[in-house]
Amino acid sequence: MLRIGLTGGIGAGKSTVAREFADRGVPVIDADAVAREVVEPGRPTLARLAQRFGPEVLTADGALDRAALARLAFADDTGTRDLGAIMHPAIGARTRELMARHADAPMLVHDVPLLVENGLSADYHLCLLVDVPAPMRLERLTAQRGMDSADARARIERQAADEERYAACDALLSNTGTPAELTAAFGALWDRRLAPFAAALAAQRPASSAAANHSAPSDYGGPTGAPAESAPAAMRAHTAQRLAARLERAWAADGASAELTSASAPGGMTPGEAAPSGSAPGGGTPGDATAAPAPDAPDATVRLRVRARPEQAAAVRAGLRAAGLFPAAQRPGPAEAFAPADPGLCAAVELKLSPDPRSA
Ligand SMILES: CC(C)(COP(=O)(O)OP(=O)(O)OC[C@H]1O[C@@H](n2cnc3c(N)ncnc32)[C@H](O)[C@@H]1O)[C@@H](O)C(=O)NCCC(=O)NCCS
Ligand SMILES: Nc1ncnc2c1ncn2[C@@H]1O[C@H](COP(=O)(O)OP(=O)(O)OP(=O)(O)O)[C@@H](O)[C@H]1O
Repeated sequence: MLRIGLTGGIGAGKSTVAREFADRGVPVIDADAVAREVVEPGRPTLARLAQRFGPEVLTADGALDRAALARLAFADDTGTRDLGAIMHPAIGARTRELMARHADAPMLVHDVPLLVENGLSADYHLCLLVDVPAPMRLERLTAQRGMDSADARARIERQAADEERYAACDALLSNTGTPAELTAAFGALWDRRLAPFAAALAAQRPASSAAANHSAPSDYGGPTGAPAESAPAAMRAHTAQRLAARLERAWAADGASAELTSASAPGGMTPGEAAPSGSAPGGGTPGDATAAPAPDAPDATVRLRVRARPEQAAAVRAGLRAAGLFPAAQRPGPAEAFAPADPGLCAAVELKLSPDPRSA
């Protein structure tokens, strides 16, 4: 199953995109709806909220007064943090139940406003961002939805910055135009990338030879407002990071023991990024943004180099597949090249099997 995380700042248009998925028969789990369900009258989570924020967050008939809670919880960082600490375990448990119900679906969408804030990016094969600059979102929320301006501002302030969302997401749909334009952009993304990715994952194979073909994701339009020339290099570095995080998450779930010794992308990893230690097998130098080749360099391959003990090989390969990466070409010897099933991503993973991971 292709797991897609759908996110965006408040008022970006996630619901509109979620409807496009639903219209194509894709099950959508809406985190906001789950958050409502777990605080229905009588639920323990509701009692915890009243204990922390006071009886004023309850209406006379014992239901949650959502506006009152929003006022208190979004007033400062501590309130927002405590709200999350109370809500998220219950939301997580209910979400896992709903996901299990759709275990046989070829694709599943999780609409999560706080995907980036809660560090969930590596849980999905692909994260899709609906992108609208904050001032335009504020305008839409207040003018069209009638939301209180102070409330909208407070939530925007508590949410991730646009740059953090660009780094965490694999594909981006800009919603600064008309709803019809958003629908058209979604249709193109579906045809070119989402449907082929799901089909490839179901068939347990890379999507196409183009996947291993050094092509840069063309729908990463570049962050709004970022210098156009820096977008490809930054995008590739972030791609390396995201693939690495997915692999590590998949291995952790599998109990496999592998060492990601290096991640590299032409354009370099930007300083402060969690590039694993070790030598770069080609392209940029981990941790060194100055070693960037031309940003429009045609070789946009991202390489992750992995070491594992032979007895762990099967589990490590299973983790690779779970993260959406498949053998692209069998080479003689211990190394295998892997390609992502997502034709919009570019990666080669070198898997080295060695008796002692530290000496390989
Ligand atoms: C505070 C509550 C009761 C206000 O309810 P209200 O009906 O006004 O808003 P609703 O739930 O429809 O959320 C609308 C939007 O607010 C934003 N938002 C909600 N919670 C948060 C939060 N903790 N931090 C930042 N933004 C948030 C999101 O963009 C969301 O899409 C509600 O938002 C809530 O229970 N929030 C905590 C649960 C949560 O984390 N939800 C997000 C799911 S990941
Ligand atoms: N392209 C657009 N042009 C104009 N208005 C739009 C566009 N897309 C969405 N809107 C409006 O902006 C508001 C927010 O959209 P929507 O509810 O889809 O966002 P959301 O990301 O799901 O919001 P939330 O974060 O609150 O869940 C709505 O009033 C919607 O009608």
